[in-house]
Amino acid sequence: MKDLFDDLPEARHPALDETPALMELLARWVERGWLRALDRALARFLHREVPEAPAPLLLAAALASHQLGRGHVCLDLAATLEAPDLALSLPPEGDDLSDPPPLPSEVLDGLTLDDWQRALANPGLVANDAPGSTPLVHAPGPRGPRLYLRRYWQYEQQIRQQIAARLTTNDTTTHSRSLLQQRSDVSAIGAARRPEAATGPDQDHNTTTLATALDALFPTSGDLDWQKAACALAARSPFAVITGGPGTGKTTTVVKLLALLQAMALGRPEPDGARALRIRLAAPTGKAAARLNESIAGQVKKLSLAELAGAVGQQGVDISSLREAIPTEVTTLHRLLGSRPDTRHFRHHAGNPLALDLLVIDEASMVDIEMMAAVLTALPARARLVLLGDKDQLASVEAGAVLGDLCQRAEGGHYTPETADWLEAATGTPLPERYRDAQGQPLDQAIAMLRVSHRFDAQSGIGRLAEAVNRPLPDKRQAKEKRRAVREVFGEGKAGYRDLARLHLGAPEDAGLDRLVVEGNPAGFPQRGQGRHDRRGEPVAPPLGYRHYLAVLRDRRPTDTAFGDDEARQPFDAWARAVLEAHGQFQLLCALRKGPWGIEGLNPRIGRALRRAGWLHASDMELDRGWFEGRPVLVTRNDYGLGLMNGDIGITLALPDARAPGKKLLRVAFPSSDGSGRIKWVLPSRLQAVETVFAMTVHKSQGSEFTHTALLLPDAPNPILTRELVYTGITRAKHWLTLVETGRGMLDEAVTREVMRVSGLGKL
Ligand SMILES: Nc1ncnc2c1ncn2[C@@H]1O[C@H](COP(=O)(O)OP(=O)(O)OP(=O)(O)O)[C@@H](O)[C@H]1O
Repeated sequence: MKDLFDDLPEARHPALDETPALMELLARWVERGWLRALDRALARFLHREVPEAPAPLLLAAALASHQLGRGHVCLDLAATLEAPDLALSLPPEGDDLSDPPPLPSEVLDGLTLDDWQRALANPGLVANDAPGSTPLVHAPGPRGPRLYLRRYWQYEQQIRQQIAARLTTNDTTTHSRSLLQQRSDVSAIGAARRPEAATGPDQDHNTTTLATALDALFPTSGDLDWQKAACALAARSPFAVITGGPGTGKTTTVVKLLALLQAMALGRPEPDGARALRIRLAAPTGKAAARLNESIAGQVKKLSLAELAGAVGQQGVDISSLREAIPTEVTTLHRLLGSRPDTRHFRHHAGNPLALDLLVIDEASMVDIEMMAAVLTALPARARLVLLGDKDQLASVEAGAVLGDLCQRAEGGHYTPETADWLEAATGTPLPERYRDAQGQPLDQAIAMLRVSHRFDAQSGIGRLAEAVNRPLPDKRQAKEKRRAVREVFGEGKAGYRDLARLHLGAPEDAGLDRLVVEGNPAGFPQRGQGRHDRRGEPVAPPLGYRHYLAVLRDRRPTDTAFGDDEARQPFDAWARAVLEAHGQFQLLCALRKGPWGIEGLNPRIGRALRRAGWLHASDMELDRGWFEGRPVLVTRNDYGLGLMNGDIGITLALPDARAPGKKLLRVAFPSSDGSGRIKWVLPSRLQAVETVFAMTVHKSQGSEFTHTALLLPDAPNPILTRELVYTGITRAKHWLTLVETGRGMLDEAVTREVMRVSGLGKL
């Protein structure tokens, strides 16, 4: 029987052969929310442009467009044929509505990769990996052919070209052998300064000065110091990436890099002439920019520059001019490029490049492919670019995980013998064999990974958990072992790690959730979170919940004074600063937006818990949709008119109404983004895109840190629940982490699922 049917030609789904059938299918997918209306619109547009375009081409276009909404810059054709149902946004627990449309696996069943590629051979609509004006581009990838929407193929090309051009122009690739010799001569006489530096050829001078300057910045130890190596590599190449987990010293390293490059620029001998580099620092969101602003300003102040200033140039450089030449102000990428309302084009582009010599971008994992292409095209050809970030964090919600793609090989180093020799010469320490690779790619030579966390020590459960969750899983057979390693972090030692708590909630009404969000559930931590000290021996206050900021709001409210002109605002500004600072002590994070365990269900639920505890005074309607004092809000879209950026957090406060004594006015207090400590007071009605943020999605939390972070996992499997999401959530915690579980096995499920990203940036 079976053999008989095997001989029959397979029946292809009509949507593969008839465009009307395909259009009907796409309409049904859109109706169910499996496909976006935008994706179907593209297929219809292409059909109108070229009516004879075959149905598999139109289907591929709709699927390629759909991938953009899920973070992938293109459609991997072979992978789609292998697992077709991953190409759509199918509901994770199945579609329980009646009469479901055919699944992609049913539709693509009769299609081979060759068939699909043949259908794409349509010069009116698809170009073969080449510039042109077709809306689609068919290009080879490491695992097989891909289909791009042209705009995204172009972004990828721009990024590749700009980075590749910088990778071919290393300042100091040669001369490492002579420098190695010099290094041993110098250490023999114990001198920090090399007299031959100013007299040798330019390259020798640069490399020798670099080595001396590096010694001045990094106290020597016997072992390889990855921060020193990262600083050296980034000084060597016009394009560099410094990646590392939380607290591994990315900011510390980049501050030293800026000092080093600036000192070398200021100490440059005639006839080049000394000129300070024009340096700009930027981050993808206002929140991330503000955080870097704060930490960089502190680090620049602490930097000891005397030895460095003496190490460069024959005369050395003036310390205060050097310190002044290290910038501390961090801007957002949108501001840097000059965004204009109602257009995706920026003021700065290839025809009007940025006026700078060095650009540093922090939290680069959050930069999507479109923004990265815009930055690179606006960068002058001679300007350096340094990307900082954690390659393992969730990527941007938009398409393209540029940092993750560039850092695919960072773990292994893959430094060529030439780079290894040069690094040894520059840092004075040999590179261990396991990081060397004679086949290393040019991109590998520009990437450094920091590997030691200075925030978390061996006693830190947060650090251990982050590490266990983040461990790559190249082979699914090791999944069991990985799950056990993650669970062990919670079980280790009788009392467990002192900074970790685990909370199980049976239902959203569970009183355990009230205890967590109001008080921070200190009883969930060993010794109720008492008596802890950080790495420097400073006491760590026990974990808090939202009651803390609401208590500051109530207790420190200015009295006997009206809110008026600038001077009269100062007590209110101080109050708002204290409330905002207190608010950063605790944050509940969750994976989802919808459902009882998503932000939409949790925000009103938490509002009611705080009201029950007497900390909020708001009606049900206000909690659900309105404004009330104490409401924390998250800005979800840049608003240039108000000077607010996506990711900014403000708190709603009630101010005395100067015109009507006894009455109150609601205003939302935001910290100003210029680091001045001033407060922006905004009328609630002017805020067009904000949401309550008692619960925040992990995606939105990137670039932020909270003293106590509670990470809530949903109660059912969901494709969004991945290792990257859990890792990103965990690493938002500075001192305390509560893991909230609402179903069984979700942590196990999450840590063994990885985000799949498809792009062509991995190899350069
Ligand atoms: N080599 C080091 N020795 C001792 N402490 C260090 C070292 N490097 C960094 N630190 C300290 O560790 C902390 C974290 O450093 P830093 O802020 O540079 O890390 P980061 O990787 O930028 O962190 P984040 O993940 O917050 O962006 C800081 O307090 C810093 O002073």
